[in-house]
Amino acid sequence: MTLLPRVLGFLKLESPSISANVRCFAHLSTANVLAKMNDSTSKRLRVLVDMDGVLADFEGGFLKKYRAKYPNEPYINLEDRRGFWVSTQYGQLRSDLCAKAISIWESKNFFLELDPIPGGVEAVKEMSKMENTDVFICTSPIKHYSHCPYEKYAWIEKHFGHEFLEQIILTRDKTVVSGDILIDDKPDILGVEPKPSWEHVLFLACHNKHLLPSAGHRSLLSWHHDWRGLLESKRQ
Ligand SMILES: Cc1cn([C@H]2C[C@H](O)[C@@H](COP(=O)(O)O)O2)c(=O)[nH]c1=O
Ligand SMILES: [Mg+2]
Repeated sequence: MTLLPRVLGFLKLESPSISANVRCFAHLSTANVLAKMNDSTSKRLRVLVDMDGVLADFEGGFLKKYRAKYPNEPYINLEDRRGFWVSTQYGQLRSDLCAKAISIWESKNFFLELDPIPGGVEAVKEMSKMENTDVFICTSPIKHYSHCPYEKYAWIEKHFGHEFLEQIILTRDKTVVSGDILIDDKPDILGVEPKPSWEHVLFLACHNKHLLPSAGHRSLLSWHHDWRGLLESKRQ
């Protein structure tokens, strides 16, 4: 508090526009004044990053465990995957395979043991250290909740560290979460909010790579492509 008059005086000398800005914040502490000024001079970006198919290799982990559990059953190679729902495509292959597929991700350790998607953990760590950037991992748990929600937390802790647990958003409806950008491999992200605040950037995956790019829909081909440019484009 004691520094506030000096900060105000300094800013008045330095810039009339800044000092006008500061007068609005006269009731705040010095630290709050500086934080608010920072907010008012540069755009803070909120990035939502999906987990399955974007940070954690759901499709690869599924196929490995499905083939180990059902070695004599037919399976779908990753190159032949079509459509977001693995269960739907396996059900089309043979109706009883839908339940067999579901049994894989309902099993203990399925989510925990997923391998990271190349470059994803490094990219998210880097973006979380960027100035004026808030990163959240926004992921939908399955309704069979015995293992999945716990294992999603444990996976984040294992790959990002304990402090990153603050950044997790578990929701079945991502449209109600506010953000500037959502990087997600699901082509249609629907929910109760018809106009979500975020721009959906489609992350390329085996199940969506055959889709034609829809008008105005941007995509990120991998974490080795220009995700930094994508973020910068949202600040302008
Ligand atoms: C392919 C597939 C996925 N699921 C589940 C698995 C995850 O919990 C969510 C997807 O989450 P995201 O945040 O959208 O990545 O869906 C499923 O239940 N059935 C499937 O076929
Ligand atoms: Mg996903």
